[in-house]
Amino acid sequence: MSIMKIHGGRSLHGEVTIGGAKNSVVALIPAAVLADSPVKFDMVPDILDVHNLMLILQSMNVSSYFADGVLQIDPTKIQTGHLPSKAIKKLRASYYFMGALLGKFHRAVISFPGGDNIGPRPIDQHIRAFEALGAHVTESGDTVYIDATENGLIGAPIFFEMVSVGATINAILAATRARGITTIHNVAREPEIVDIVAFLNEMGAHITGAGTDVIRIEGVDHLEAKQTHMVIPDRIEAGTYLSLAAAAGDGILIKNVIPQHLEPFTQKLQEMGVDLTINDHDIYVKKPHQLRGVQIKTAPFPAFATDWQQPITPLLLTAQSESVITDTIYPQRQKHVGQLQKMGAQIRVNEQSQIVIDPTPHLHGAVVAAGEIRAGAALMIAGLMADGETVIEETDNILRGYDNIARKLTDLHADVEVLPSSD
Ligand SMILES: CC(=O)N[C@H]1[C@@H](OP(=O)(O)OP(=O)(O)OC[C@H]2O[C@@H](n3ccc(=O)[nH]c3=O)[C@H](O)[C@@H]2O)O[C@H](CO)[C@@H](O)[C@@H]1O
Ligand SMILES: C=C(OP(=O)(O)O)C(=O)O
Repeated sequence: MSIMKIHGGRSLHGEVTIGGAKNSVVALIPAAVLADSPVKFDMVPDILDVHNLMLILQSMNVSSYFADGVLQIDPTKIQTGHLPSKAIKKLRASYYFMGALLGKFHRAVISFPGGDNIGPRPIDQHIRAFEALGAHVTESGDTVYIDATENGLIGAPIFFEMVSVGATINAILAATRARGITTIHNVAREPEIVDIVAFLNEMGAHITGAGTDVIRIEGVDHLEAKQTHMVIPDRIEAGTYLSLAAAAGDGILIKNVIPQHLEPFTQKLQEMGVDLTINDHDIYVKKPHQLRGVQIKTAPFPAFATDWQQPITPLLLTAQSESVITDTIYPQRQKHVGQLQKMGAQIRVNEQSQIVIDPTPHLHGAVVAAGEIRAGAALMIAGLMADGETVIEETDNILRGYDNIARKLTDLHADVEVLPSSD
């Protein structure tokens, strides 16, 4: 695992350009195997999740080439076989090959995915969707066997018991090539879902309702990419830089954002007293003065994302009154708390599993570990604010989802270096 070294306390300024959304691209890549033609994506972030998905593609005889943000995938010679469980375990989104391979071949055999360790992450709703479409699903050890080879996939109504990003996308991937009409109820409305549906429709799929809570899909038997699909900007990366800019910046311009996707986040910053200039595609963050603590509750889009709760935490430490975070999606997502305490942060978990953040005028450098991607983002911002050196171990978790992180921070005049892992 790589490590990140930060010499904190510098005043950061300049501009940063946000990359394509991790949570879009990690679904777009598996979705590409549904195509009967080569596929091209632009604005693809250079993150470990993308490289691991490319390894999984290779194991299926699907060639891919990634340079300068453009990813080309040729699934026309795809062969199914045993997918490499080491790469599958390195990320969450490998589960999208379940829906994609089921859609394409009516059969998928795949081990349980990895991804961030942020509390229980069952996939019962995904399986429920595959079964509704006529697949037979069995589990043996660490492997899931999904089979609809006898009768094929048949469009059907699907009712989710809870709102799940992954289950929504997996159901869409499978139903896109099912026979007949599928309606999926109580779906997630995240912008990344709208992006994946846009990509599938560009290739000839018939999907409506993305961004609402009911999606309707008329299955098609051929998908062909006729244009390059541009990935949407990463709203979680943007939130991370917004927090960093307000916590340690002296005037930072954040470029390539969709402000509507960021509203729950920017509204919280404004409630704290951060002065933002929000334009059509960029946001300027002024160095703030007196900030107020706020109450934050995470919930599915369009509410405040769980993936933002850790990145905003270092900024909350700079407020002059207490803040409280309630994560309704992952109530145990607290890996950053103990690590921030090592840096002198006044932060704790109360009896209701809420995270309570008290005013902390100074942080000091320490050796800490990024237990998961967004905990890593919180530690990175804290390290930039702190006096002295911070060493973040397990930095691969940050590299899973933060595009060109060392270069982007250095361009903002931070003293940061990422030392690659020896394995
Ligand atoms: C690759 C990707 O896009 N990851 C995102 C996705 O993860 P992911 O798609 O895994 O998260 P879900 O939206 O599925 O999870 C939401 C909640 O539903 C529960 N659940 C989910 C599925 C299921 O079958 N059964 C079940 O109980 C989960 O435990 C969780 O409490 O959405 C999360 C919630 O916004 C984000 O934190 C992740 O960054
Ligand atoms: C939880 C996250 O990612 P994943 O679902 O890929 O583990 C995240 O991006 O914050």
